[in-house]
Amino acid sequence: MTELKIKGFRIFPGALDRAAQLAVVDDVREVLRAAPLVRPRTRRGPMSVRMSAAGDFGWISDTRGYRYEKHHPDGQAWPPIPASILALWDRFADCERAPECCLINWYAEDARMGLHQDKDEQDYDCPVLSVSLGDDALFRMGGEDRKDSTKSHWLTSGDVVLLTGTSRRAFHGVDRVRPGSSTLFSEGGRLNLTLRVVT
Ligand SMILES: O=C(O)CCC(=O)C(=O)O
Ligand SMILES: [Fe+2]
Repeated sequence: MTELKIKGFRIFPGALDRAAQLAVVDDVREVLRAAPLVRPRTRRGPMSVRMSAAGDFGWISDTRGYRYEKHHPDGQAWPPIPASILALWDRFADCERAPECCLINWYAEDARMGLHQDKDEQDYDCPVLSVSLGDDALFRMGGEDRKDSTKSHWLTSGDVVLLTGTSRRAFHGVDRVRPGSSTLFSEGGRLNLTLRVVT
């Protein structure tokens, strides 16, 4: 476990072995059969990451803005969070409440995520737990102010990241993925799961 400079930001390198990664991927595929990935739109245009979710809430963005919703854009309730993923929360999050959202981010080779804060949740005392699967990603971590200096970390398949404490409100993003760096998906790409308490 690596405790980095920004308080509460932890990386657990290789937290999931290959078998555990494959089990989670199987469960995510099942979720995606019921709740297909969509490309969120923002007022500035489509995002490069495609998204879906499991749990009581999913985070969506469209031309009306971004928010948590109880339903997939197709109108159906989000599928439940699979047990294999809930188990990761129990193992790493150190939080009494259960996660209400598992956001599913799919990064094709040219996808990225701009610097942002996770701030649509009501209780910042609950952490954000993130699981990286597939191709490596260059994860940039800053501070509570957008102008604070940042430090980048390569996240590899099976890594778990925890944002707690000060880091819970810190700016972060994904600058790029490294295509072909993992064999987890035959088609390549990166899957990122983030677990959050929303209410
Ligand atoms: O893909 C990642 O590693 C980070 C995702 C993220 O920051 C988010 O979904 O809010
Ligand atoms: Fe985020």
